[in-house]
Amino acid sequence: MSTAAAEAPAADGVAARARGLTKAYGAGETAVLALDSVDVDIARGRFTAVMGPSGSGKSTLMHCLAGLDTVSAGQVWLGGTEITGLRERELTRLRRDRIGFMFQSFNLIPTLNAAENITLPMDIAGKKPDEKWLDQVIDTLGLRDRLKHRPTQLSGGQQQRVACARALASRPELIFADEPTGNLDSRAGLEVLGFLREAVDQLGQTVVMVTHDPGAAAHSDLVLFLADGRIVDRMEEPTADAVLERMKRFDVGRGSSGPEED
Ligand SMILES: Nc1ncnc2c1ncn2[C@@H]1O[C@H](COP(=O)(O)OP(=O)(O)OP(=O)(O)O)[C@@H](O)[C@H]1O
Repeated sequence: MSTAAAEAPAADGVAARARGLTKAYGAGETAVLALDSVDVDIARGRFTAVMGPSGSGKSTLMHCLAGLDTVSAGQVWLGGTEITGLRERELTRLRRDRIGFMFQSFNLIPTLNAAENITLPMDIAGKKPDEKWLDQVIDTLGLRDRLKHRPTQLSGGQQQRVACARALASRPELIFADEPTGNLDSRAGLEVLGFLREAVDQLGQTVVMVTHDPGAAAHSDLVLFLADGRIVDRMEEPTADAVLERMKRFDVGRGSSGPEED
């Protein structure tokens, strides 16, 4: 624990924080500035969506906040711990203990059944699941009667629910979801969004979700809009229509934060 050394340690209500977060890929003339000095606080116990045009830096932001990618400049905290500057070993442990991931490809192991997939990260870490919590997660996600099924015996929506349960199983401080509804039909997508919402409302989790879908973003409490590697706007209590309207302004501005109207 070295919070004393951190300049802006995350406050209690902040699950993740970035200051001056900059990420450049490549060097010289071909360098791409994926994130340009981003300051952001991810509020604990809330559902935050990240939107923006393709290439605006959404995935890079998520990867840097989760310690999956190194930063070029700036600082990132997870809870009270500054992760920029941590060694890979410490980072790996921190990610394992504090973060749950949901990616578009569910990354389920085909030879394991649903129950085994759900507890796999904890089994690898040699940690015993909190059975009461696990039961609550499984029931909340409606997976009780699917636990013995292998991924191929489950629908896309059920597979995504297993991925969701796996992300929740260790009761992580923070869940990062990258396009979690991207591969699903609209009904299954809605289910997953409902479960993420419940994870926040009923289980007290913190969720950060990257999405292209205004309807998906409408399930969040707050939308952060990225353009050209910067957070250019935010919307509390979003509706699908309001998000769609805001996204249209990016199309008009093509790769910028949109026309300067006001
Ligand atoms: N490994 C990499 N090497 C080089 N450039 C990269 C790399 N990863 C991302 N980029 C560039 O960084 C910028 C931001 O990429 P990022 O994937 O974060 O955007 P995004 O908003 O998530 O895009 P999309 O919506 O298309 O998934 C893009 O210009 C991309 O080409």
